[in-house]
Amino acid sequence: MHIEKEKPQEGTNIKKVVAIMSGKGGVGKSSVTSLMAVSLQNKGYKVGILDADITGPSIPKVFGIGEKRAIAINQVIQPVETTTGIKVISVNLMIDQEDAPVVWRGPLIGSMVKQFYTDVAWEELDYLLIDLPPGTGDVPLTIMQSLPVDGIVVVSSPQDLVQLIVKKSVNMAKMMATPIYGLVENMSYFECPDCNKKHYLFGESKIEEVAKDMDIHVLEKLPINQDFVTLCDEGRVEVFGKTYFGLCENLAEKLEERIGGIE
Ligand SMILES: Nc1ncnc2c1ncn2[C@@H]1O[C@H](COP(=O)(O)OP(=O)(O)OP(=O)(O)O)[C@@H](O)[C@H]1O
Repeated sequence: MHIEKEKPQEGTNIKKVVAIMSGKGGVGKSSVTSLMAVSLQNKGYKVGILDADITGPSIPKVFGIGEKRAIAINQVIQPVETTTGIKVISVNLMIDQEDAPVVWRGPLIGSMVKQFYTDVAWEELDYLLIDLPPGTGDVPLTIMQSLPVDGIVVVSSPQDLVQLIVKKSVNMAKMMATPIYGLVENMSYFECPDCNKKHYLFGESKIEEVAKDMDIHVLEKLPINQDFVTLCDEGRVEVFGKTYFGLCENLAEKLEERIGGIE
């Protein structure tokens, strides 16, 4: 079945659309999306984040922009910019109260997410990162069918069960014939600040095995990091990007390598 892909606003030029997916909630998908955005922005790219995790939107919070509002001018929604100029759109930037629950059914959420692509003044972007809702349900499916997603990054954490769930995400992407740029294993290990030894708290990672089995790349293994939690909680993920410059540079380089750099 061929579904026509949605088109962005006139005057908008998005070079790569990357969807970030996870088979289940709580693996740090939104945190990894933010870190990817910060890392690419640090490298000088123009980056936007479309927060499609409508019922659990956390992107505005980690950037400390939860109080700001996205306004519409002539029916075109203006994204909110973070301190370093990352453009963000999220349902949390549009509802009256940040903590109000969004109790909509799938089709309504799907059409809202489409509008986040078609009705937003994204203008010039090198990378638009879409933070998908967790799982392989209705909304991720709608997005992958109707938006021109160039490829997918799958985020997982090291537990056994997650490996099974990763396979679901990967299989869904394959069914949609959407390329998979690779897997990011989040909270992969803890590096002791005193002895620099890596401790695998959830057991030795099986990600290489899973990736090989599914014929996909391991993009990166990210550590458990206390500063990351604290700065995300404080809405200062961009400060993490500056403090852990090396980690972010590494992540950006791997993304560039897999997604393709932007001229
Ligand atoms: N590498 C990390 N080190 C330490 N804590 C982390 C790391 N990644 C994420 N976290 C923490 O884990 C929690 C869940 O992260 P996050 O909200 O990004 O998950 P998610 O997978 O997007 O969840 P959701 O199910 O809402 O989509 C947050 O408190 C976050 O700060």
